[in-house]
Amino acid sequence: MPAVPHQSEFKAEFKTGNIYSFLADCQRQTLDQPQVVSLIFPLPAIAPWAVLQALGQRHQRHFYYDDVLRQQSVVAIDVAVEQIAQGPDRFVQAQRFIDFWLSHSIPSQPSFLSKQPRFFCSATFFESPTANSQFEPIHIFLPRLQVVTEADKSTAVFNYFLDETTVLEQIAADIDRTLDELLKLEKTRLPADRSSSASANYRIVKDIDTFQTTVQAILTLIQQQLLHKAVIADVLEVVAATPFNLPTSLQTLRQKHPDCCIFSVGNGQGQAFVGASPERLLSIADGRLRTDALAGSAARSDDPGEDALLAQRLLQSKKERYEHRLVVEFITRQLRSLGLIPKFNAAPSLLQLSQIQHLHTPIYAYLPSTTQPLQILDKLHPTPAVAGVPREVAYQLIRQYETCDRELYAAPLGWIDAQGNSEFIVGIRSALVDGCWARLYAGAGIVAGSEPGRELSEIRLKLQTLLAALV
Ligand SMILES: C=C(O[C@@H]1C=C(C(=O)O)C=C[C@H]1O)C(=O)O
Repeated sequence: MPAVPHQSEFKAEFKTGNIYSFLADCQRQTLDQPQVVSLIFPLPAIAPWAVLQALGQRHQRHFYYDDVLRQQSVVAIDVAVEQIAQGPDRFVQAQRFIDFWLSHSIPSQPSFLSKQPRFFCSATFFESPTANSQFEPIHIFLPRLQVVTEADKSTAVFNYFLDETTVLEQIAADIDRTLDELLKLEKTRLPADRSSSASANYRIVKDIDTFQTTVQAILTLIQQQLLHKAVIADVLEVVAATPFNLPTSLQTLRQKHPDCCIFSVGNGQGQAFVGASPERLLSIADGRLRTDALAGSAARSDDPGEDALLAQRLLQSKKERYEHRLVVEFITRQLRSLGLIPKFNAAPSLLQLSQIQHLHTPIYAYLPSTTQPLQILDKLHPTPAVAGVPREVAYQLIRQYETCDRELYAAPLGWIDAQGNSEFIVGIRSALVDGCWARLYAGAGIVAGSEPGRELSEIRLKLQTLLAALV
């Protein structure tokens, strides 16, 4: 069993060389079976972007997930064990990976259960890669370092692959160095308000061009009753004068979108997928599931009267309500197919974000212990909030009309722990960032009654909001 030091004893424990002797004990347990060992250290609260700033490296994977409202963040850096999969059973393969490593991990102390290692997972919108994909159809990993921050405290978890050949001195030195860095961070905070990360001096290298024509083409197909809904996206590409500073962008996104989940997924090759998503695909805590139907949008106004009018119109709009209902119907049907009993309100409520508002229906269900998070994700992704109805027709149209590969846009990203607790959001309001270059994505649901000009305004609004946080 690991000797997990309490915070007051932290440094003393660490210096006594307990880590090395604990690792040596673990190595003896590995026998002929490779194992993963996790070491857990309580720390003073550290801002997640500061961890990424200090310890993140371009050539290492990272995963950043900052749930601002709940005051819960997690940063994962580098890989202990990982799996890549593709095809129709990609989620099943990812679940097998989790099951395998859970049965090959040396347990930590029960009092730290809730802070145990998490598996981090990102999937692309489509199940197969294209020629230029920068991200794998599914990537799941147990990180070498995970730092969870909740309210006023942080916890560092180190995970290592261990077999009889592992050099323990290297691991002990790695932990020593990393903890030193983490302890320094508590004092070195980034400036509270930095409104831009890259130079505000940027140029647009690809603007939205064919969007209105595409919407018109989709509307014709809807009139011909070939489909009910398709969500079509377009992109804006910019080149800034200086490289984007990811930690600063994440901090700015947090300030501007306190009601969203701020995320970044680094592929270990220099590209990162970042954003501020309002859409929770799956949240499982203590056997209870919550998922969000989020579809139907209106702008917001600085004028309170005008803002209330926009909200009222959104709530009463037949077209927006229909667009939303398709999502609720899909999600509840999929949950029922898993034997779950979804609970939700008959009428949607409003989710009001800083620049945009949406129709919103939170959907709840109790989960039997046999239902696994990735099984649910497999059933839910993609919902008609980001794809369409029927799904196959929407897929065809997305492939035919969208000008860029979606990659991680509109796809699930999140984490799962050993108890089956899990958080996944849909990667919308997002951008692919690579040095000075960024591609920003935004989409809108097209149904009967959609107007090309209004849909264009909606995606422009989404893109502008994101751009303002990035540059
Ligand atoms: C597809 C996006 O957002 C989705 C589309 C919405 C709509 O069309 O009303 C609203 C919320 C999201 O489900 C996006 O922001 O890119």
